[in-house]
Amino acid sequence: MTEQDRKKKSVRALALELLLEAQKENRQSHLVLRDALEKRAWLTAQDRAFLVRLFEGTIEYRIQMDYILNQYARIPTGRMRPAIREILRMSVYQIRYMDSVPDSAAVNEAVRLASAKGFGNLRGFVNGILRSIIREPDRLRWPSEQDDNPCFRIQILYSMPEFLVRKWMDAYGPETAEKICRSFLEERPLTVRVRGQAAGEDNFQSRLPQGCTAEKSSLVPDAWYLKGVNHLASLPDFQSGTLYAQDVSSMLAVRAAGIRPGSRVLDMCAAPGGKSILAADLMREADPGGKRAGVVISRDVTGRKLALLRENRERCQVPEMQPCLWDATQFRPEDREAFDVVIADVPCSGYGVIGRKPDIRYHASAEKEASLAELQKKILANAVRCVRPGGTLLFSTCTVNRAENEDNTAWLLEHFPLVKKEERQLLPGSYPGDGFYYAVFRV
Ligand SMILES: C[S@@+](CC[C@H](N)C(=O)[O-])C[C@H]1O[C@@H](n2cnc3c(N)ncnc32)[C@H](O)[C@@H]1O
Repeated sequence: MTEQDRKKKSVRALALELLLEAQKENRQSHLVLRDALEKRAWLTAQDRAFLVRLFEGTIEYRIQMDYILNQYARIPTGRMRPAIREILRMSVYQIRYMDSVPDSAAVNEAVRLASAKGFGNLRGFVNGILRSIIREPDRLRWPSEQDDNPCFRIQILYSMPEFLVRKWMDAYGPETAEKICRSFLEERPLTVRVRGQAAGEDNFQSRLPQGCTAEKSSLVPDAWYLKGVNHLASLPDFQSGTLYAQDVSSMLAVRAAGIRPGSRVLDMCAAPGGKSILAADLMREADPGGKRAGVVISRDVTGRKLALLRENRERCQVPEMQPCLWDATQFRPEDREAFDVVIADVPCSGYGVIGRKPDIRYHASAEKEASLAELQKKILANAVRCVRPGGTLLFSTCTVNRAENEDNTAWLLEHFPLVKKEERQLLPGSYPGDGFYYAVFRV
């Protein structure tokens, strides 16, 4: 066994622990992974890449993995021991999607992991299922366009729960629903905004480590798509605040709010601060003489989020930004008509970012959506009251869900004297960015 094989062995064991941890209630997989990577800064770039791919891939493809396993195993995945089920899912993922892993290694490591977890008696079970998946591929029946309903086909091919596939089929038709689901599984670059003097550079790639590529976005000035960057926070340009990770959709939304030099901006749900920082940069850039300093009040509801806002304000050196702790569902009388622009980037179901946070798909439910829509209305009603007459309200979410997006806009127009200036639902798969919604209103 080579040194590299030995390392992959322990990385697989770590992946299994993280997969089990991510299934605990209230744990979000991207946070489980982030914490694990932070604690293990010593992992090599190669091991990090292997771990991230195996962990995220196993989560994204869970529905498809279970569909496959259930055609080969006598016990349905729903009734298996959690550790065995997870070992099988991650092994099928390696067999199907990781070309660098020989099938035999995937099987042997699965058997070893089962023993290590105290299930030595199930080694034959694990071995048998995985070997038949490899040796008898013809036993596997995929849903077909002729025989199966389109919703089921999309569910299995793109590993998406029925609830979401139906929602998008009803809203946009089967073709677009398929495009949305497919896009979440595609490899996506990391989108960053390049700030300050470096923003004008045409060859940003020359500032990146070897092996990384940078492509300029045609949608927004200063946006670049990066590939091969494993650890953004280690780049000097990140540490100096020159780079801020932000999707183009967020940049489009803030730019649509018509922020001008000297504006008073309120960002009600601001952490980690991407929209506040862009709002401040836009004011500053349009005022090269620095005569009309504006202000961005950046609020969020928890101490942890406030700390994030402060950290990003420091790193990016944004003096206009004033982070503070406040619950956006509570109205402060002194805020009445006090702002030129109010940004309500409200908490939402996050369906637009499933490509980055794969387990969002498994937490989707009608009850959660209804309670989010209620919370959003409370925040939006307060947001309207904070805008001065003639000022602007920007309402946005990172989701693709009418109840939280278009329906809330309709509700705002019904209950307040607003003029809608722009409304966009950006669909994943139809442009190079996350699923995102924004609406701009004149008050
Ligand atoms: C979509 S994120 C905001 C992203 C941010 N605008 C940006 O561009 O970096 C939504 C934020 O709303 C915050 N939030 C949730 N409930 C809130 C409330 N009642 N009051 C204020 N902020 C809240 C969450 O903590 C979260 O940071």
